[in-house]
Amino acid sequence: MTSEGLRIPCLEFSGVELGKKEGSEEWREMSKKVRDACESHGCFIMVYDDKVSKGLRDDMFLCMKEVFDLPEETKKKYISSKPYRGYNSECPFIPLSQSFGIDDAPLPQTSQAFTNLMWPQGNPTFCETLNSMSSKLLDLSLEVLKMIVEGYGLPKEYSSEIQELQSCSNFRLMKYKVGQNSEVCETGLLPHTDKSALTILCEFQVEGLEVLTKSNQWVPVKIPQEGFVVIVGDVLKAWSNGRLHSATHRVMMKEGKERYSIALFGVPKEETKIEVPAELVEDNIHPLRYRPFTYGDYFKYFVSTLHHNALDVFAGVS
Ligand SMILES: O=C(O)CCC(=O)C(=O)O
Ligand SMILES: [Fe+2]
Repeated sequence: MTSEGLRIPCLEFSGVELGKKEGSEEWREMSKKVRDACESHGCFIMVYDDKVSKGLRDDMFLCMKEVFDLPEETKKKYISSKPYRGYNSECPFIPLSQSFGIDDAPLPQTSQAFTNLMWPQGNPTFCETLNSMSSKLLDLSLEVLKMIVEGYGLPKEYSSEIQELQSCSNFRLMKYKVGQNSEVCETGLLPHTDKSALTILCEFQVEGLEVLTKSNQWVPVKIPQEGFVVIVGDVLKAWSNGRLHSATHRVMMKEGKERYSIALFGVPKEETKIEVPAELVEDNIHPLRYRPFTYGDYFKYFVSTLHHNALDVFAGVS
């Protein structure tokens, strides 16, 4: 593979003012680059400093430290019957990882309920920061979805259809502790693909995310201070008839320092049907790869099998 294939594409969005310029030449050009990156690598670095201010980002990471520093019994109060939600820690397979998975944090009442549980006496700064950061990340990933529709030259109607694939969200706050033996590289998170449509993620100062290229090489992802990484998940892979690549990724702790990251997973409602648009099926070059399925059924299948190739086994058309 060429070194070009190993480099994660980096797209400079600053100044593009996506919302206002939708449909402009500049926006259409960027849409092509987004599509190309999502097809070739299943992810890209998005530099977009005027959408999420440095102040908000710094506040978010300060807030994260505050919440992870709470006593274990307080954090454990955040429980959920849904996998990957609630407070997760001490998992035998990923002992360094702790996370809070918050559904629909862009809704003010959800951010408020989580904050009240952690700080019954109130913590308005935390609540506002959580709500504002999650809303901005959701907006950003919805903009990327619109660009994907444009990148494929699909009719406008698909812009609203594709947004259905992210009508819910899971905002995850993650901390990775330093292992017993901080000199060796330890696994923070095992290799996986995301079960989202898109994931948008940033980290605080310490690196660790790695992506598996199509030629089977692990490449460290350098997320700039003012940037994000956008990762294609299984939902978008299925919807696009397998043209968009859902990149396998993992976290390796190499720096011997604790790491904080945040991610917004855009997901469909359980009952949403994921179906390949007819325009993305072409008899010889792109025959239909996935049957229609509902998100809830797929997610249940994944959780019950944890199959590394769950999407193809569950919905693949052979
Ligand atoms: O912390 C990271 O950088 C990656 C997290 C991740 O891949 C996930 O939670 O699905
Ligand atoms: Fe992930």
